[in-house]
Amino acid sequence: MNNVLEVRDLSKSFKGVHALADVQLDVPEGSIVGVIGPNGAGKTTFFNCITGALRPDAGSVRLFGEDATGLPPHRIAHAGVGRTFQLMKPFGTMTARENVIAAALTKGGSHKTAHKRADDVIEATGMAEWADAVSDSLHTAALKRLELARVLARSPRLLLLDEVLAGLVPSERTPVVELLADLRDSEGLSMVFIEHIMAAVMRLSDSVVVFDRGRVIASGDPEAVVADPTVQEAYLGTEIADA
Ligand SMILES: Nc1ncnc2c1ncn2[C@@H]1O[C@H](COP(=O)(O)OP(=O)(O)OP(=O)(O)O)[C@@H](O)[C@H]1O
Repeated sequence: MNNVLEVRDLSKSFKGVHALADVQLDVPEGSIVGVIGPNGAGKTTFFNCITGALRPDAGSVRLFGEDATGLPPHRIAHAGVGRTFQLMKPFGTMTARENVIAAALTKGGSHKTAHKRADDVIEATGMAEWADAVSDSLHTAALKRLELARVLARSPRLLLLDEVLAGLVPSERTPVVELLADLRDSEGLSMVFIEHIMAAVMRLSDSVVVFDRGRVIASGDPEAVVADPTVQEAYLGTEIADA
């Protein structure tokens, strides 16, 4: 199986703080990798170095078989990487549908194609009921779906998801988790997702990688990783109680 993402020896420091140190990661095509770790472990910095928001100090990032180290964000997006943010910023005065269409248009192609893609994504993400509501009027669970829909509208090959479940109550999480599983199973979409909700990590992940103080302290089979005493000590002992 081809890897859509290969990270080698990735490092990034901020004024002496090693936010990332010699990080390695392979993401096989069509797989979901869960990223866990305590606050400040380097997870967001890791995403930022992949998406071009930050330039790594050392190491390499290969996307879809090509070197992508240090490329600017628009080149990474154009290559087929979609990213959601914890802080969602749709155009507030536009409807959800208009936001999705605007995202689809950035992909290029005709208006007709963009509208069709937006319709498909709205359907797939379960937004149809409120797609014509003004985005400013939407509650958190709807905004999360809209954020996902805007990213999917650009037809990415690799999705980077930053705590898409944060702020959702358990009954709102399940449909999002199942939607992500379906995107992998039916469209073969590859994903890396940062998540604190362990039930979702275990449901979705083909493999899990654990960050602690900028380093990967464990990775591989989800069951084996959560049973690892090092992981229990660094992270899970406290987090499972919160999940
Ligand atoms: N722009 C920045 N300038 C200075 N320090 C930074 C910057 N971004 C991150 N850091 C530091 O790098 C370390 C890793 O932060 P990062 O945000 O990547 O962790 P995280 O695992 O995503 O945490 P969280 O779960 O809280 O989002 C932290 O010590 C953080 O304070």
